[in-house]
Amino acid sequence: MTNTHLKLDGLAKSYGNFVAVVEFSLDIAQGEFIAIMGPSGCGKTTSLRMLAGLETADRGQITLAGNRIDQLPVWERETPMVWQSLALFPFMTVRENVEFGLKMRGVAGAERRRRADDWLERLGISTYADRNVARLSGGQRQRVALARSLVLEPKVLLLDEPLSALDAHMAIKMQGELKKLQRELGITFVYVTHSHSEAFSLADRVVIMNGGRVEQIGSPQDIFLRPRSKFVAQFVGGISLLEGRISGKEDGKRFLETRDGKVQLADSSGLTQGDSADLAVRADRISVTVNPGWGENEIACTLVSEEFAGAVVNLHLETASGHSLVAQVQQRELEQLDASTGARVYASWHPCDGFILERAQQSEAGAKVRAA
Ligand SMILES: Nc1ncnc2c1ncn2[C@@H]1O[C@H](COP(=O)(O)OP(=O)(O)OP(=O)(O)O)[C@@H](O)[C@H]1O
Repeated sequence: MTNTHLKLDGLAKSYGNFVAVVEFSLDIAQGEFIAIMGPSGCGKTTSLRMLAGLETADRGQITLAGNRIDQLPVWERETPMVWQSLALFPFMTVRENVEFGLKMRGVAGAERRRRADDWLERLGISTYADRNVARLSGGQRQRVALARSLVLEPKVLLLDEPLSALDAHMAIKMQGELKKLQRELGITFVYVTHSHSEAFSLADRVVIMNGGRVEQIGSPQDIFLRPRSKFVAQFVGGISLLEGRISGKEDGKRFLETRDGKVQLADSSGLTQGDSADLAVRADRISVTVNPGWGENEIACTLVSEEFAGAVVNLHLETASGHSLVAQVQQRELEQLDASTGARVYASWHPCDGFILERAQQSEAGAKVRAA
């Protein structure tokens, strides 16, 4: 990346013998929105806390606009953090909370008030300026927390699950507001979340972590359409996986020999005969029919269950060898399929819609480090 604004280079953190973050490297551009995701305990918050200066990295460097910041104390970093718990001062009014950081920086009273009021206005909470924060709703408190960070005009804003305490309706409303604000201000956001929809709808790039390691960094489309490893595919969901061995070439084509038959691969670059491999196919690329002979790659399955997900239905299938597949079909297609649970059906897909995943060497290495 040419215009790196914030650079994380090999950050690592252990607590005693426990390795929380193995190595975290990422170049972030000015104004970029980065979301960090991963299962509970994978090191997301620890990474964010190292950025904020709330945790000291054992190894690695952080630079902001070319200057090293990892040795600076929190208050000199210009990377404030908004927490899930918000950490507002309950005994202060809304305005006093927003003014607090400016006061700590020695900004004079009148200027403090002018800047705080400006942010209260921008975030639509001026009406509550004199109210105690304890008497606000979750969404209002969320805005106060944002105003309190933004009033400091940070170059980077770190957000740790900022919307998780809100109800679904308010969280979606705040998502839109956050994205708009971030675009308008051009601030770099680093955002930790458990929510797939938040990460995929807000971020320019998503970082998926597993066991203290970065598994994949990419645009939401990249991660969604081309998960690199089995872990990311399973974490993102909606993907069927088939294990097998790579065949020799037949008419220039390679196949994956699975326990349920042979399926053709569109791209087998880097693979040789006998390699074991995992094939991934997105659920929306799998067709289901009651008769065989419809697709190039076809596997006989049993229809295990139907899961209604709004306009689409996820069909859970099981192959003869016990592999689970999932196909996503439109409601109308399901009516035409006319198959009930327990029926024999055929799952098929075009070879171009299948892709081979990288074997999870990284996560295994992570597990060894953690076990050591
Ligand atoms: N101060 C600490 N002392 C010891 N272990 C810690 C400390 N802080 C975090 N850990 C451990 O480090 C690992 C990573 O924690 P972290 O909070 O970064 O995970 P996370 O991905 O943010 O999880 P969650 O999604 O549950 O918030 C966890 O196993 C956690 O128990």
